[in-house]
Amino acid sequence: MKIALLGFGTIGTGVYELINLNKGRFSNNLDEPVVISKILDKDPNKHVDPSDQVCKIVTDPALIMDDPEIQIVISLLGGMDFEYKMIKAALEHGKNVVTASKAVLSEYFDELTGIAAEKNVFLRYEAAVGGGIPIIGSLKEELKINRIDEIKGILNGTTNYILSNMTENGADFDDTLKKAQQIGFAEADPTADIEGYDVSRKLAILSTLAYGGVVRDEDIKKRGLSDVSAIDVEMAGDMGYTIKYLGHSKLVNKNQVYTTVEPVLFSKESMMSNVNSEFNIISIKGDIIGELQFYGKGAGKDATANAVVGDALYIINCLKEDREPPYKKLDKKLHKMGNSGFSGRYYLRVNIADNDELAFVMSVMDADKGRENIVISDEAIFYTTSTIQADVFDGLVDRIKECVSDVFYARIYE
Ligand SMILES: NC(=O)C1=CN([C@@H]2O[C@H](COP(=O)(O)OP(=O)(O)OC[C@H]3O[C@@H](n4cnc5c(N)ncnc54)[C@H](OP(=O)(O)O)[C@@H]3O)[C@@H](O)[C@H]2O)C=CC1
Ligand SMILES: N[C@@H](CC=O)C(=O)O
Repeated sequence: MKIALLGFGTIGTGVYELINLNKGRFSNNLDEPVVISKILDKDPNKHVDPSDQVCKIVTDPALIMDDPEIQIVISLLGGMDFEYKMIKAALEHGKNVVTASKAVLSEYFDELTGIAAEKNVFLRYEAAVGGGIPIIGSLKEELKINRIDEIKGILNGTTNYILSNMTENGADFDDTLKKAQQIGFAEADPTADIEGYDVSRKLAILSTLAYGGVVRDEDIKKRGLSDVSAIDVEMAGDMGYTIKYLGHSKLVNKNQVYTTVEPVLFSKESMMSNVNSEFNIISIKGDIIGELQFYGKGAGKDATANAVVGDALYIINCLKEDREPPYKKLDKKLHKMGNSGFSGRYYLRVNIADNDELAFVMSVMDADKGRENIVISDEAIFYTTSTIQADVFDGLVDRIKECVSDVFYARIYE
């Protein structure tokens, strides 16, 4: 069985190593060995294992698409446009595809699953959400008799690694982001991680599968994490909370989907607060099973490669047994309601330069008559609000930001 890899970066290398080191294990109950015969990368001089006499690095995708011996294409390129073109081309050439690209899947879910169905080939994407956590297979197979109406989770390893290090070691945001990039947790452009696109794309894929209709990244209300500072981590800690970055969606009245991606304060004792470093947690609520939680490494070479290779082996076994690719139409019409279905008390920090700014912030926050706590220091004003609907509070903060830019706020999860 010949496989081609597109992209020989962090995860591509992990997949190559995993398949090469485990040749015997993968081939035991297969009639032929599993080999990676071609790898597409920009750099033709990248090295494969010197003992590997089969695998070639190529820079021309046609050498993979037009090779009739290649039955599975594993796409691990990152980015959007080129990877979309490659996945589409591979499916159109009748190849089975495995990808970890939440960016491409969340944007082109219906088109790509449609082409896979038309060509009767497999399109698998377990690694696209939660790295090594087997959440996609669970949603598609194990939980299918449930009606799922809520998904929430810590879905990004990079930001969780940053927040954990800020909380536990007093680390600096930018330094820790650089470390996450060096380790290989972050996207090639880490804006996707810290501004919420990565979480939103993952939440879109999970919500699509769980609620039975397409939810896209652009349907999801998101706020980034880049405004968080050491003082916020400290203040949250003093109040008994830990800051986490949450993706949350819920289905109400059968077809209304509420979504949010935002920093949230969890009580220090909660399960969410104790998910640290690159680990992710995903909680699913089904009408039969109740709440289920999935926990594991959400980013990194080995965990992600494990999920990718698992998908490839699934396809290999199906091909061997002549099993058809399953195809479920996800065509329910869902109404995307933004974040108005979420509410709570908020922690708010606004840095102020002078008394005019202080007076302005106080005048805007006067709208919150029941606010609980205000602390004013030389540089900043800190609020704990009363319970407010998420979109209403966003509006108040937008007004504050017309005048003052250094602002951070997070919903207190109760
Ligand atoms: N890292 C992680 O923990 C996880 C990653 N993923 C997903 O897996 C995918 C791969 O991620 P990762 O391995 O970290 O990314 P990397 O950036 O480490 O690897 C991507 C590789 O593809 C190459 N590449 C990009 N564009 C082209 C092109 N046009 N032609 C040829 N080669 C190209 C890159 O080359 P160059 O470096 O020269 O640009 C690089 O070698 C992404 O979709 C990511 O979102 C999913 C789960 C976890
Ligand atoms: N950049 C992503 C990688 C895995 O999806 C993350 O940090 O979670």
